[in-house]
Amino acid sequence: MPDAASSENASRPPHAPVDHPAIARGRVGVLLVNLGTPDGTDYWSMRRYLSEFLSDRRVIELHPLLWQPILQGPILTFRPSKSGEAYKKVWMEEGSPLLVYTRRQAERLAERIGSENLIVDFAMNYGNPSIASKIEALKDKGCEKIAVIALYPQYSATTTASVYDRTFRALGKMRWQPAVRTAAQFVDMPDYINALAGSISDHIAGLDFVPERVLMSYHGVPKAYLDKGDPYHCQCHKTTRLVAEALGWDSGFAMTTFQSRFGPTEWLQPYTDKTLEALPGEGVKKLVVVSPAFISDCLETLEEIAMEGRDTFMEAGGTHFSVAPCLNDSDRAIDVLEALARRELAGWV
Ligand SMILES: C=CC1=C(C)c2cc3[nH]c(cc4nc(cc5[nH]c(cc1n2)c(C)c5CCC(=O)O)C(CCC(=O)O)=C4C)c(C)c3C=C
Ligand SMILES: [Fe+2]
Ligand SMILES: [Fe+2]
Repeated sequence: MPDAASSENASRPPHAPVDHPAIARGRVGVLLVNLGTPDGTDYWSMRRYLSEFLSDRRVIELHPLLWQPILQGPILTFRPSKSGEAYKKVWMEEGSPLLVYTRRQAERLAERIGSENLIVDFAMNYGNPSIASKIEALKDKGCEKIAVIALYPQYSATTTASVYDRTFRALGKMRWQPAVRTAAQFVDMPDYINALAGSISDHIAGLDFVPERVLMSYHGVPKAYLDKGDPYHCQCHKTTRLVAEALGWDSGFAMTTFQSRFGPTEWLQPYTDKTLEALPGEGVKKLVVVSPAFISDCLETLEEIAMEGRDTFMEAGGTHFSVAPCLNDSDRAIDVLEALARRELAGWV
């Protein structure tokens, strides 16, 4: 990520008196945005992050008068410590895995496509660095046009729409707004499907067992959101179908399940944890799990699937269990991001 000082592209217009503000202009920005993650695993960092995340009305649609007392009371009293313990198990030297991989993706994409006039950076929807701070920073560096790319292959109002809501909320506070493009989902972009298929196939080829099934486990959302029209469910099924077609798998070899249930209501089914518990009893003892809703490994893959999920499957009688890594900062990931960025930048650079 070039960190050119804004002054580099800033100058006083020719007509201007000496006290006229300098104006930075002529650049284009690409802002990669992922979900967000806590700054640390301690109680207050976790509480701040969970409070921001779970106060988002795209995520929890209950009216705030009903929801906030529950959130600020029991949930934010107990969940920060419990989730903090889970984060501690996966925390990397440089920080939370989601932040580390997203930062590396932005750095590597900048090496590929960045230039004096094309600046690549990243932000987080919840926590730091915020979308608003990065849009301001890009504008200060002279970006008059910014392509904002939510790093979710499948569209959901809870994720994709939330990123773009916050983008427009940030623009709403700016006197001189940059032009902004928001990227559509990339569920059926051949570059994404091929990258996913290639990485799964390489992972399986490197195993010392032959899996009897591949479980494609996606983060869930409440079933009510599907009923109200959220396309996420269909796009998850589409991902599984396209990967299975790309790899020539028999129908039924890849299964679609949904993980990370939150709260007492029904979420998208079948549930990943229940499936992991049931599969050995149905004769499936050798399993590979993939998480295609996540571009980067995070708590939900490294702890919930690779640790808790493994225990569930093995305790139920499984004999072989392996988790394919997310695309992270691999060459394949950067190929996908480059294709996405070029798609969104068409006509701008
Ligand atoms: C496809 C991506 C995601 C969807 C859809 C999604 C929906 C969703 N999530 C929650 C509640 C929580 N999710 C949490 C962590 C988390 N969620 C995603 C992605 C999606 N969420 C990621 C990448 C992560 C991990 C972030 C990281 O730092 O590694 C958490 C926090 C952890 C915990 O306390 O369990 C919560 C809470 C809801 C309610 C929801 C849809 C309504
Ligand atoms: Fe989530
Ligand atoms: Fe569907």
